[in-house]
Amino acid sequence: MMQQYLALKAEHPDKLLFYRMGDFYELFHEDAVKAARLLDITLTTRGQSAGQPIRMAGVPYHAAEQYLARLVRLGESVAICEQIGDPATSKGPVERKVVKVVTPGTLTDQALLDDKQENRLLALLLHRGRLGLAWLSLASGDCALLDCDVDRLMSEIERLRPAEILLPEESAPPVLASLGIPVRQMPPWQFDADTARRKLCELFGTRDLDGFGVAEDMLAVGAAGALLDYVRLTQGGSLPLLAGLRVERTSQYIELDAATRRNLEITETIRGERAPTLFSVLDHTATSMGARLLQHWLHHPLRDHARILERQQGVTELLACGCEDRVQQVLREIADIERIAGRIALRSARPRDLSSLRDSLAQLPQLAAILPDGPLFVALQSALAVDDALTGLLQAAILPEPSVVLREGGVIASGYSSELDELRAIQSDCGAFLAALEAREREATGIATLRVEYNRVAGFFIEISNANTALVPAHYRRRQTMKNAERYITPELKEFEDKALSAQERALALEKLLFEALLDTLQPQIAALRLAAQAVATADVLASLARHARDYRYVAPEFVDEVVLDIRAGRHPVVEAQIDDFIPNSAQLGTTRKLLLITGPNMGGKSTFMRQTALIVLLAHIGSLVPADHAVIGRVDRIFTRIGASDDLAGGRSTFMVEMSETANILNNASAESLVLMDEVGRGTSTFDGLALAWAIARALIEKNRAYTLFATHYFELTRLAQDYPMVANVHLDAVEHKDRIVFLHAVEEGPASQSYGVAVAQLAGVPREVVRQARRKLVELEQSSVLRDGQSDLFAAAAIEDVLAEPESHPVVEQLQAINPDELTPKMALELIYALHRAL
Ligand SMILES: Nc1ncnc2c1ncn2[C@@H]1O[C@H](COP(=O)(O)OP(=O)(O)OP(=O)(O)O)[C@@H](O)[C@H]1O
Repeated sequence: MMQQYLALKAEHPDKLLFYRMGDFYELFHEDAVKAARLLDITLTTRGQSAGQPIRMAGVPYHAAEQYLARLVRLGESVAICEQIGDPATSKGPVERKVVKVVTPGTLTDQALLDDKQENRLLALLLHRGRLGLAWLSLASGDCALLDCDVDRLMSEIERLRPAEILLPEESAPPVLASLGIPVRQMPPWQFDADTARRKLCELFGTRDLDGFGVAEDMLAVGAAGALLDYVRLTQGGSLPLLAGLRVERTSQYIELDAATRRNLEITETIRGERAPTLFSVLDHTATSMGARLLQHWLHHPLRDHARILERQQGVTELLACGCEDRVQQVLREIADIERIAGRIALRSARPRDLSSLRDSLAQLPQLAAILPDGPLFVALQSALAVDDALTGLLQAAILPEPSVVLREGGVIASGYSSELDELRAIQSDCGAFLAALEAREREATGIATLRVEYNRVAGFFIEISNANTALVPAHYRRRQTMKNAERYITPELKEFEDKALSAQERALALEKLLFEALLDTLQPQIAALRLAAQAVATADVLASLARHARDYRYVAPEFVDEVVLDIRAGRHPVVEAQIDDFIPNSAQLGTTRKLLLITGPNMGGKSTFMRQTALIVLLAHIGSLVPADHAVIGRVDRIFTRIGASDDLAGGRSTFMVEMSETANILNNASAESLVLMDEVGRGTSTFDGLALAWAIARALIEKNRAYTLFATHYFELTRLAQDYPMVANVHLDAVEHKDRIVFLHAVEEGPASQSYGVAVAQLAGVPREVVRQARRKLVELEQSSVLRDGQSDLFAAAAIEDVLAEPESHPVVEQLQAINPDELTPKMALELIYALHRAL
């Protein structure tokens, strides 16, 4: 057996091998040690191999799924090896075979997949500064190709968020190692373009790939070849039916680089949590298919105004007919048709998959009937019109509530197969036969207490109490001796037992056969099911967007072909959902006003204002309505952000280095149609360096890139840019200081800020009073010397300087005295206080 194990293991050296032994999957040697550590299961030893005890760990067969899920989440791959021979007849170890390999990117099992997230496998091929990407979602059958420049590697990975990456050996870019996504290296020949082309044509049954829009020299084709090889390997040699092949073009979507996706907190917060994000706030979808599609839309804002308007119209039509809630009510009854179709394609669907599919299909006509009549809905309605025969077939074939696993039977409906009905009848007639036999035998033997029964251990038997054993007829054979009774079998009963048990076995085998035949019959329907699933998901997302727009008073943005972003009384979709009185702000940009220089105190709302502008632009481009009173939006090709400080220690880059590389990316790539958010650029280095850089960067953005820019800064010197460039406008967020307190107004006003309030914010944050006091003094000193040096008195309000100078120097004794209430002191406490104060002098 160990030889068999080692031979199988040699074929899967980089995976954990689950080796089936009876009711357990066993792991041996290093696999056992690793699994014991990762799964917290017991590590034991058994027998010896080469003089060493064999280390072993096992998981029960029936609970294997949960262990698999944990391993896969940890990025491990598992080869599942089953017994395929019959243990009763085989000499030596039972024949075993690896039937499938479970890897993070090729999951299809419901129990292992995250309902709300697409699970993608991505293959990459780098060649002479170009990057070919091919990705596939086995569950949905979606497969796509993209060629782009190699420097887009990270932004594409951030967009696609693959569960697993395939690469040719010796070509792994080091950045991939820090991502925490499992990377598999494959021999370079598996990325060969010609072979890949052939495989793809074979798979889709086409002569060439022209019909899919695949160009002759597309790099991604080679990557797709490796993808198919890997899938075949994991699925036990078979290739699933794919929904088709899409070629993506970089110009199709508004481009968001990796930093921007993170900074805008689209589906994940900067800290890596799932809420609060744009998605978590916006998501009211009723199905997992809808939730996945909404995430996809949010990560893929469209550039084509016609397509955006089609979706937007869908939302407004739902709102106009007031049917968004009713649509969602029906949607709640619909299961994950997309993933079920995926499992049917892989022939791994389970009984409950088919019963939920049947019940879901029955809902589709109702869904189609309540959708409004707009052009997008007409298309959805036709996709929802799945062939009635399919629903009929499933209704006829599957029991209303089939059992969970096929091998237990109880799956196929009665009336579907007469042979199965007969076999089942034999079993159900059992009760009547036994009652008749019991009556007959009682009469024949004269034993009134004689009983005919069945249990799983002894099978069928006639039980007679010890008091009556003398009356037992000679043809009774003893089967089992109990404490107070004997159990017998007769030839007649034995014959019946054989028939009943074999009927049961045959019925189980037949059910399995019928179920598999049903899966075959369903194969031609997969494409239609996928289309219906897509329509359900689209209806779900539109209804969810409509509901949110209704609850939060969103408006439909207007799209124009000019250079303009005009957002009136805009709000931040996430922040407004979390606080009570959000202050709306307008953002106006156009040909003559291309850069807003935003100043104002910390905590004033600069970042919120910038992000809300970007999020409104993003929402507009997925077809959603937007949180504003009015919005006019011109063409946008990319959104860039340089926000906040984050270390990339794993990538070996300091905070400042990250800041500058992101800035370099923006300066090199932003166009006049890009939206750029710059938050406090330059703050990661010394004041003069920072100021100088911020100045030069702002100038480059105005002169060269001419992008729509929101530029927040604490360097007041930059506000003078507006004097040199008519395209620059100063805006500020205000706060008022009242005695010791500071009140933020959060309203964006024209003109530069007058004061920075940094020290006041520090005090608000609980920085010790003494440190705050020292800071105020130092600030005055610095401000005075700066005023003397270059006369920039306008940058600092003189009144504030005088205030600080006029403030009498505080003393700990005075502060302590201010803090007490004399009326609350006992004589003893007062005396102790006097001593303490004296000591503090
Ligand atoms: N328009 C608004 N209405 C109401 N509250 C707001 C608004 N804008 C911001 N806030 C609140 O103020 C807080 C601080 O906002 P934000 O982070 O945008 O300030 P900031 O000026 O960028 O600060 P810093 O310079 O320290 O980064 C937010 O967490 C939010 O709760």
